[in-house]
Amino acid sequence: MNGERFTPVNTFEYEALAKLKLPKMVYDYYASGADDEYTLEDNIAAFRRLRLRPRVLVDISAQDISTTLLGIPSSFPLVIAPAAMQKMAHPDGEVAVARAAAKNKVIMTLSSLSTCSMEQVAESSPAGAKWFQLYIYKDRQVTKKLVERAQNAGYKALVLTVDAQRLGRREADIHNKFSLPQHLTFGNFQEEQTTNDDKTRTKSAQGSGIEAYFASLMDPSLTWKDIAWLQSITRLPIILKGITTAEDAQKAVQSGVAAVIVSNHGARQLDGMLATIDCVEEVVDAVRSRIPVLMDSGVRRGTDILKALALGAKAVCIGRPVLWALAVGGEEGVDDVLNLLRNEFHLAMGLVGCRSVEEIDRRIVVHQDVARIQKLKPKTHPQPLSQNARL
Ligand SMILES: Cc1cc2nc3c(=O)[nH]c(=O)nc-3n(C[C@H](O)[C@H](O)[C@H](O)COP(=O)(O)O)c2cc1C
Ligand SMILES: CCCCC(=O)C(=O)O
Repeated sequence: MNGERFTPVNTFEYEALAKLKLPKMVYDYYASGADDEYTLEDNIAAFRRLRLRPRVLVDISAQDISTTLLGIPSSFPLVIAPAAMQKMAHPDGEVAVARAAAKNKVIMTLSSLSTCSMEQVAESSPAGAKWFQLYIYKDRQVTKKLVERAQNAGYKALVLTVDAQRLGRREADIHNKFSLPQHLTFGNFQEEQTTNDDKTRTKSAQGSGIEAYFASLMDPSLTWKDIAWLQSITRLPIILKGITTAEDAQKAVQSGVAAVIVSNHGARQLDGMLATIDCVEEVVDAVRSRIPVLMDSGVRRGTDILKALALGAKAVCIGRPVLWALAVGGEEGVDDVLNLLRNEFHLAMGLVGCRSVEEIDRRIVVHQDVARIQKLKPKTHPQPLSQNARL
């Protein structure tokens, strides 16, 4: 249109642009959910079923949208979720994301399976706080080494992913025989890769190479006992990512972890689970304010962040929107998406009449179905006798 560049104004438009730009195999890997992708759809739809109840005539000329997460200041209640293999989106990969995160004063979580090394990412943006996402390897020495390196490189917490003892079944990856492109490597495993090229590059003659790679290295025998082991080898706070039930939330508190992230892994693991936003209240109620509860999966709008906080989350994490932004515009793209979401959240918070994140409470959100029932209620009541008598 008049040769003018199209500028995306929301995360959905970033996805549409990224889809045009990325190789099909890469887009499919980033976008996919497990099986029939019911939960993938519901992660977004569930936010839309929640509706807002604004309070008006509140002076919102001086809002404060900042928060603190495990002692770390954050410009707004958002954290970048760990996502593997970011150089497939842009040559700068995780370094670009880390720089944009630091600039925006939000925490970045680096995946164990990053394409830049954790040291490189740490050095690229020393001012930005970072967490390291951990997968537990069958070989505990490998895990231990990752933990030590993360600690030495200045990462502030370990995000232990507990919903991926095995990788979910993503059918597009099976069709595409997805593997890490030949020119890329896993940044945290440089040494291993020179000795065992094909396996670590995830090549597979049939099916998803990444699934085979994951199954060959990660430990499916993980239990609560391993949390104690992890605590014994690190002084970093441990955050459990992938808690969705009251039962597990209680166990998490008992195990002494620092926080939990309510997550269904962006619907990439177990199809048929509830949307994550529908699990938040259950987990928050079980935790009873003893540790912070974060959530991810399906957050695409400032209003989504507001809804999550209203249900008791301390912050949200975003996965795919960062990958789309990285694909479209590298560091600048990620910077823009973080700004978009911050501005949307600022506006939404103001329009419901909240001046600070502490003022966001359960009353500002209502489930759409409940709203409808409330509206219908008078009609379902029996009519007064005198009126019936006239019929
Ligand atoms: C392409 C991709 C790669 C991911 N890689 C990891 C990973 O390495 N470790 C992890 O714990 N979670 C991983 N996740 C899950 C995210 O951390 C997060 O839970 C999810 O993306 C949130 O949902 P959203 O994408 O709807 O925001 C990945 C997600 C995507 C989309
Ligand atoms: C082997 C890479 C796994 C990364 C991951 O967690 C995901 O794709 O969801």
